[in-house]
Amino acid sequence: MSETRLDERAAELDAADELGKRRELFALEDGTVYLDGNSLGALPRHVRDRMADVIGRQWGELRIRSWDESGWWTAPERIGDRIAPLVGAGPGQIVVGDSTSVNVFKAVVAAVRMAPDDRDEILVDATTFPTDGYIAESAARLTGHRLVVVDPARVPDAVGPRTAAALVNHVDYRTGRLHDLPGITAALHSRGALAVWDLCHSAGALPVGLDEHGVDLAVGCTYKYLNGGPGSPAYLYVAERHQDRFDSPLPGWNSHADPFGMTRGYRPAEGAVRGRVGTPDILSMLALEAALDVWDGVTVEAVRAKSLALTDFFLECVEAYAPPGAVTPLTPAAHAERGSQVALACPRAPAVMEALIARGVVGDLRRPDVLRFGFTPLYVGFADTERAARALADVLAGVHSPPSG
Ligand SMILES: Cc1ncc(COP(=O)(O)O)c(C=O)c1O
Ligand SMILES: Nc1c(O)cccc1C(=O)C[C@H](N)C(=O)O
Repeated sequence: MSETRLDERAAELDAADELGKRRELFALEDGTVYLDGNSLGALPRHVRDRMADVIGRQWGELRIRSWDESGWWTAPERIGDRIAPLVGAGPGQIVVGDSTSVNVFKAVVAAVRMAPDDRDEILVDATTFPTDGYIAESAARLTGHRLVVVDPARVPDAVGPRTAAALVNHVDYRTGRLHDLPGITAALHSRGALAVWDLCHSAGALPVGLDEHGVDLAVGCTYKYLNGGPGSPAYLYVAERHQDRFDSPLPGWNSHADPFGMTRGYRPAEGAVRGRVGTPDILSMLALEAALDVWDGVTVEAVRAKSLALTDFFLECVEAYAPPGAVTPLTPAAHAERGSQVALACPRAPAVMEALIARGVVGDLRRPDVLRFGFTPLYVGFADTERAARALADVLAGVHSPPSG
C-alpha cells in the first residue's frame, strides 16, 4: 500500500469520526501527536478556569465554609459516582482518594480479611506494574499470607482451596495486553477466591463491566485515560455486596461513621465512604471532577471502537512504512487481547523515542527496549496516527542505516 493511500484513508477515517471534535476540548498544540495519554492524560482546557474558581472563590473567599457549601466533604463519593459508569459500576461503590498504590494496599488487605481463615495465599500478577507487586508482597507479610506470583493467563490454574484473593492488572502497562477479566474473575469465584483488579490502563479506554462480571474489589488511577492531571487521586471500588465486611487496614477518621464525633473508638461508615482514609486532596480532586466533563455525551463503547480502529491503523501503517524487522509488536493482534496502546520492541528504543519526541511524536519508553504508544480516542485522530507511524519509520530508517563515511 502506498503512503498516499494511507494518508487518504486517515483523512476519510477522521472525517467519519464521531469523536473527532472532542479534541478541541483539550489543550494540545497542532504540531504534536500526543501518544502518552496512557501515562499522563492531556489537560481539558476548561479545567484551568474551574480551578481558578476553586482556588480564588472556594478556597480564597469561602475558605472553611467550602467543606459544606462547595461540596468538598462529599467530593470523594460524588466523583466516584462520576467514574462509576465508565467502569460499569452502579452508584455508591467507588470512592476517590489516595494513590493507586495505597488503594492496592487497602483492597488486598481487605480482601484477605474477608476470606476464610484457612485461605493463606495471595496470587499476584507476574507482569504487574511494579507497585502492585511491592504492595502485595508487603500485604502478604503483614497478614501472614504466602504470595504466589503467577502470569494472569495462569490464574485459573493456580487458584486453589488456599487462595484468598488474586490481584491482576486488567491491561499490561508494558505490552498493552488486555487480560480476560470476566474469565479470570469467574475462575477465582469458582474456587471461592476474591478478584481484585487494577484498572489503571483500562478505565476510560475500554468497557470494564465491574458489576456485570461480579468483580469484588478494584482500584485505578485517574491521570491516564481519565485526564485528571498529574498525581490526581486514584479510586477504590468495593462491590456493594462486600461493603459491610470491608475492614479497611487504614481506618482513618474520614471513614468513620461519625467523623466529627471525634470519638475514641472506631466505627466504620456504611458504603463506599468506608474506603476513605484522611482529608481528601481537594485541589487535585476537583481538577479531576472538572476533567470528567469531557465524558458528557460519550460512551465507553464508542471510545473502545475508535481505540481499536486507531491501534489497528497504527499497526498497519507501521507495517507498511517501517524497515522490515526494525520493530516487533508486543501488543496482541487480537482485539479481545488488546488494550489502548501499541508496544513495539526495538533494539535501540531509547534513541528512537528521543528522536521521535524531537519530531513532535510523543510516546514513551519502557527500558530497555519497549516503545509505547498510547491511543486516547478523545484527542488522537487517524491523521495523527499515520503521521506518528511515518515519523517512526523515518527515524528507524535513520537509526538503522549504517553510519556514513
Ligand atoms: C497498573 C498500574 N498500577 C499502578 C500505577 C501507579 O500507582 P500510583 O498511582 O500509586 O503511582 C500505575 C502507573 O503509574 C500502573 O500503570
Ligand atoms: N504515575 C506516573 C508518574 O507519577 C510519573 C511518570 C509516569 C507515571 C505513570 O503513570 C507510569 C505508568 N503507570 C506506566 O504505565 O508506565
